[in-house]
Amino acid sequence: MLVKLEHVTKAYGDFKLDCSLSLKEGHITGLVGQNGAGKSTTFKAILGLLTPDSGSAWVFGKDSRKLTDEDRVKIGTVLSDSGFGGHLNIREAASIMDASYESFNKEGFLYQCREHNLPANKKIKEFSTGMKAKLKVLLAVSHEAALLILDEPTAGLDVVAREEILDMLRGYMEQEGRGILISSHISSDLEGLCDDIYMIQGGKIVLHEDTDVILSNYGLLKLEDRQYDTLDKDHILCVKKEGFGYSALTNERQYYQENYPSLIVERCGIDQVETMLIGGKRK
Ligand SMILES: Nc1ncnc2c1ncn2[C@@H]1O[C@H](COP(=O)(O)OP(=O)(O)OP(=O)(O)O)[C@@H](O)[C@H]1O
Repeated sequence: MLVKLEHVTKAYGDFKLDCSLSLKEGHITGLVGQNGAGKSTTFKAILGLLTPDSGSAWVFGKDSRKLTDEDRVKIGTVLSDSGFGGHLNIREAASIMDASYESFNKEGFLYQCREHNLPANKKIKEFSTGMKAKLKVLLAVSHEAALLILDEPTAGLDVVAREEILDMLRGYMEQEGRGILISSHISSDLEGLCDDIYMIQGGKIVLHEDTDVILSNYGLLKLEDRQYDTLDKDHILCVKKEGFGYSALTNERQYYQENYPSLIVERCGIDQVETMLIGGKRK
């Protein structure tokens, strides 16, 4: 197991994180949640950047607060406030990385920067949002890390830049034993990338599911009042009142398609599941 959190709690005023999750070798695991749901706080707990009030956080099988410099070298991160000082250019940043990480592949890194159209001699502060985001990911993957912790690496990017970053991450996973924990607001990024997804709301994990299972088994039922009244609700996860009647989220789409052929049963993705879990009433 690359990462394991067991009821890690942290209170900030009214907000309380209580998070359990794990990331296996060979997996890309996504963390989805609205603004303020607790994604960055979770990542900080994993990286030992905050002291939990209770619970335990393990990275590479060790207490995350006891990670050595050697362990930390094996973690690549993209955090919202991370990055090099803007006065540097890529060539200077590469020299710093070279001096800091024995496993840093300077030539490979500079080659990747050229491939992704990042100018070597321009100051990083003059880069566009997309260029900065690409650089952060290239830096995170540049030192042979076994684990990537990526907080919103595609935030603010257009579709082409996002796809470029997702491709970098797929390339990173070609080597065995690696793993990525990634957060994003853009559910389509996670759908096409992650093996499994955790949804966090108000500091709590409200769903953990394999991405394939969400896409193949989950569904959204559109029900008039009388259809809702007579529906078998055993496989309904949550319900939302609508103008036309009810929307209901199920993790057994086929059951309702087969047993209620007259019902409207739509496939759903992570976005719809999240919207229902946040706005709907739990069964
Ligand atoms: N150092 C801190 N001091 C006080 N409150 C904090 C601190 N860090 C986070 N919080 C609070 O904890 C809650 C969760 O914040 P967090 O940054 O983890 O959310 P997030 O899911 O990453 O949100 P976003 O998508 O907006 O980045 C918020 O209410 C935030 O105000």
